[in-house]
Amino acid sequence: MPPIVQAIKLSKVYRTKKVEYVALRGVDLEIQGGEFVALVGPSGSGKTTLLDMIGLLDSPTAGKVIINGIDATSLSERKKAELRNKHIGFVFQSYNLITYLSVLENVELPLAVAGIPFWKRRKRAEEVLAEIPGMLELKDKKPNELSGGQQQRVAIARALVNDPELLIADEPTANLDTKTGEAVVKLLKSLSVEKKVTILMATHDPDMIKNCDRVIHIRDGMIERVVEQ
Ligand SMILES: Nc1ncnc2c1ncn2[C@@H]1O[C@H](COP(=O)(O)OP(=O)(O)OP(=O)(O)O)[C@@H](O)[C@H]1O
Repeated sequence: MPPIVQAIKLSKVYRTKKVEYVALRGVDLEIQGGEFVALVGPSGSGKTTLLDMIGLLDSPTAGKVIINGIDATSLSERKKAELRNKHIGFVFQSYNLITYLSVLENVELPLAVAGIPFWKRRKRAEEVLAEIPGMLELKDKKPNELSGGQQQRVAIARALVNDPELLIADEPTANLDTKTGEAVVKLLKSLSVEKKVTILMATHDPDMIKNCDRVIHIRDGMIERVVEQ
């Protein structure tokens, strides 16, 4: 089995009219199936940039991203989107739920985009919500009727509905208080242990970091050290 993620000499330079900013400087990284990996580093060190490259949301300036053995670097945007939809789920700090859709409709959304028929996607969305304690009974609510922790759990359900091998999360507990944050940590940990979902997550949360298998420290766009735990 190839690693789920291989990043090879990944560099990213952001260019504006006047300035150039080197956000990643030749990052090499491999993530094996089932690993729970935390990416930590100071603000501006390149965590989000690295997640965007690995999640195929943006292209590197140099280097390669290989997902499940498929080199994404030279693929067309359409093929890249296909690879992303098939293999990767995303969870963001700000939940990014659609306010006028119900919880169930939000979770169904990636399946609707993938062209899955209505009855099938409804069933699958209910299945995923049922796996997260306390979520199925919220299925008809709108996001603004939920707490931050509940909204983040909806976002996690939405990220999982396509059954991705890789979950990419960018500071998923940053906007949550300690108690609701703990519930999200517990959920991600159980997805990793019980469902063997591979998780790559940027975080500053000590509770989250302590639950990971490997901690990658990044600074100035480079991997500074890696700690196995
Ligand atoms: N679109 C962009 N255009 C120009 N510069 C950018 C862009 N996106 C990020 N940067 C710069 O690249 C550097 C790395 O940003 P990045 O968001 O990856 O850091 P981060 O480690 O995720 O930070 P934080 O913890 O604050 O979220 C920062 O200095 C940032 O200002």
